[in-house]
Amino acid sequence: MNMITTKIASETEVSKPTTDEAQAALETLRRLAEADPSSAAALDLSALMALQPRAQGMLNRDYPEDFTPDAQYKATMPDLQNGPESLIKGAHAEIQHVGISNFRLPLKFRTRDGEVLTLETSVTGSVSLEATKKGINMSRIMRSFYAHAEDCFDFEKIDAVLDSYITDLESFDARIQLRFRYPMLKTSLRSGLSGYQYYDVSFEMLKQDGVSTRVIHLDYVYSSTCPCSLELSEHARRERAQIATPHSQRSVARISAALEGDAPLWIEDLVEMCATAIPTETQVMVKREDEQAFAELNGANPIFVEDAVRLLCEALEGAQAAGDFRVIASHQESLHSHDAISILTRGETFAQSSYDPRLLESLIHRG
Ligand SMILES: Nc1nc2c(ncn2[C@@H]2O[C@H](COP(=O)(O)OP(=O)(O)OP(=O)(O)O)[C@@H](O)[C@H]2O)c(=O)[nH]1
Repeated sequence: MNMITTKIASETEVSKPTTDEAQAALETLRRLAEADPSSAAALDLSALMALQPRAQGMLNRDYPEDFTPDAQYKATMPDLQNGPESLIKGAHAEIQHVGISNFRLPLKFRTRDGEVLTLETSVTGSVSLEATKKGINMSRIMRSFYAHAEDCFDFEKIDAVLDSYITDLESFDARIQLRFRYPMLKTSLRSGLSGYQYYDVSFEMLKQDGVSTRVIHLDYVYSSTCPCSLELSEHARRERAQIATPHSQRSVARISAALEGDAPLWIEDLVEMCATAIPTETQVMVKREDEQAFAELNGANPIFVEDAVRLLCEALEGAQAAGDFRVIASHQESLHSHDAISILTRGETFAQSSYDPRLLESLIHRG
């Protein structure tokens, strides 16, 4: 065995071909491929391919299962995102947010009752980037997050992940938004049945210039009976014995509340706050007695879109844990072919003169 290896090695040394000879051999192969493609295809070129993967037209097309990059190989790999400032395209401007949007994984959340729920969560994580740096080490946004992924998620945990971002990505500011659907068991109005209501919730935390902002976003879905239409229907009944029904619609309020102080604001607290302000939440389990109750509940609580944001504003002003807030309501009209909307904000956090053109569309919930 050794003898053969030695012989091959010495022959290789002795008969080391010149570049011209190699070129001629390639030309021979090329001519064979043109003249007799099946004979060319029958040749085992794998050794040649492995030796010369970079030769034009001779790239290895088989996935190299056994290839493992070692440290020396990795050191040769291009690392553009950490390249010099001269590689920057466009303005050498600071970037406020650069990162990954919508990576999903199951995360644990603790309910107000202490139960732990594991929920599919969509994560958006970003950091700021200095004007002189080409790019971030993008994969660290996920890798740093995964280092915490087994723990229960609350704002304290998000704070810890943000610290990891700032350290691991050598950045100044960082932001995380977690989006998930939070289930709560709801009892029907009169039949005593119950079923799960799912709430679109988002926890958002930003660390900027050393200041932390924590925000909970919640979409609350309810029925809005038009007060004007209700009175017009009653008028038709009273004046002309004419049956008429007021229009009502599936409506959505998006509550965004910045947390203040150390008092906790549970998702359950926010939902209860909404239900107290606007009791006509859409129902999960409905028998006839529930449906009748819902009609009565709507009759007792007709609201315009202006009423909706003001009722929720009143509730949020009374919440100790909530600081700045924004309430957006969208009444997806059954009278009109368009929606009635309103936006009410308190404080600097949500003060805006311009809104995303698609913001209001995002308030439309599928059934
Ligand atoms: N910065 C940046 N990276 C991107 C983008 N799109 C894809 N990537 C890729 O994200 C990959 C992972 O980036 P890194 O975190 O720097 O990977 P790495 O250098 O192996 O990781 P470290 O060992 O942490 O340095 C790179 O291959 C990038 O090309 C982008 O728009 N910006």
